[in-house]
Amino acid sequence: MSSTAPLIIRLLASSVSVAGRAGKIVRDVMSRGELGIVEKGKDDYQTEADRSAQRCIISSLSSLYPKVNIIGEEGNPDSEGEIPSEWLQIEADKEVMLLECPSSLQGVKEEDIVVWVDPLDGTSEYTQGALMLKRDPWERWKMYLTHPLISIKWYLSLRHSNYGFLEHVTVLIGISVNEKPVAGVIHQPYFKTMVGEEKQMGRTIWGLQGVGVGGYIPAPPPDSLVITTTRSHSNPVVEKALQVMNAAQVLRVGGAGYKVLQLLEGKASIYVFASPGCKKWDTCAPEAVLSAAGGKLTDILGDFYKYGASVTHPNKTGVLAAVNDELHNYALSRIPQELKDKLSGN
Ligand SMILES: Nc1ncnc2c1ncn2[C@@H]1O[C@H](COP(=O)(O)O)[C@@H](OP(=O)(O)O)[C@H]1O
Ligand SMILES: [Mg+2]
Repeated sequence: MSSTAPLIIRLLASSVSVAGRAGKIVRDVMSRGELGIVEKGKDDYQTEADRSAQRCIISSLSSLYPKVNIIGEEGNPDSEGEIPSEWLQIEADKEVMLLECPSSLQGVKEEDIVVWVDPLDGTSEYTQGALMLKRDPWERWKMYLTHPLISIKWYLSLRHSNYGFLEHVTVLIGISVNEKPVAGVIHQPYFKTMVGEEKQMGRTIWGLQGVGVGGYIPAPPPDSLVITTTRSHSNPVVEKALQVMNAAQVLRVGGAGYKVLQLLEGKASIYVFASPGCKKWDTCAPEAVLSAAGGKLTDILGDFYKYGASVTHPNKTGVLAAVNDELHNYALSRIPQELKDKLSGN
C-alpha cells in the first residue's frame, strides 16, 4: 500500500477491502449451517457470523492502524485469541486509493479517528434467511425449534418465501473524525450481480465527505413519498411516527445499512425510526455514506449524533434520515412534539 496517500484515504481503502472479506465470512458461516445464535438482550441476537466477521475486521484494521480506536458491536475480540491467517486482510482497495483527499481531512492523525464496526447489520434477517435456505421441511422444522426469533405464524407463512431477507444484511464500517462521520462502507454480502456468465456475490458501497460515493448506481427519489422503517423492531410509537408522515408507501426492511441503501437507490426518500434500539455502529457508516451523497441522518429531534470514543452507544432518540435537506425538514416538521418529548425523556 502506498504510504504517501493521506491516512483517511488509506483507512477507507482498507475498510472497503476488509468489509468484502468479512462478507465472505458471513456467507461461509451460513453455508456451514451452524449459526451459533446467542441472545444478548431483548430482541438482540448474535451469531457466529457476527463474531467472526468482527474479529476479521478489527484484527485487520488494528494491525494496519494501531492507534485508531475501533469500537465494534460484539465487544472485544482480542479475548478470543489469534484469528485464522486467511482472515487478515491487509490489501487496500485500488480504486479508493486513487481518490483525492479533501483538504479538510488531509492532516487527520490516527489518534483523531474512531471507527465504528457493525460486522453484521440485520441479524434478524440473517437468521430468518438461514431458515429459508433449508429446503427439507424436516430440517426447517428442527431449525425452527431452536430458533428464538421466529413466531409460529411467520414460520407457517414460509411456504411462499424466497431468500429476499438475506439482501438486507450488511457489513458496516464507519470512520469518524472529531466525533463526525466522514467516511463509511456499506457492504452487502448477498447482493447478486452477473459478470458475463458468472454470478458474483456481494457489493461494496463507500462514501467520503467532500468527495462523494461509489459502488452503486445512484437514483433520484421516488415520485410519491415512500418511507422506509424497521421490519423487526416496531412498537406503537414507531407506528405513530409513520402515520403522521402521510406516506404513499411504507417499506419495512431490516438493518440501518439496508434502509439507507433504499434511500441511495431511489426506492424510498425518508427513513423514520422513532425508537431507541439502534446504536452508534448501526448509524455511523450509513450517516457517512448518505451525507456524502447529499442526504442527512439525525435523531428524531433533528440533532446529529456524535461518534467520539467516550459517547454512549445507544441512539436513544431514534433515527430520521432523508435523501436531501428538504425532505428531512418535511419529516422533522411532521413529528408531533409529544412524541419528541417522549423519546427525549421530557
Ligand atoms: N428494539 C431494539 N432492540 C435491539 N436492537 C435494536 C432494536 N431496534 C433496532 N435495533 C438494532 O438496530 C439495527 C437496525 O434495526 P432494524 O432492522 O429493526 O431497523 C439492528 O442491528 P443488528 O441487526 O446489527 O443487531 C438492530 O438490532
Ligand atoms: Mg446493526
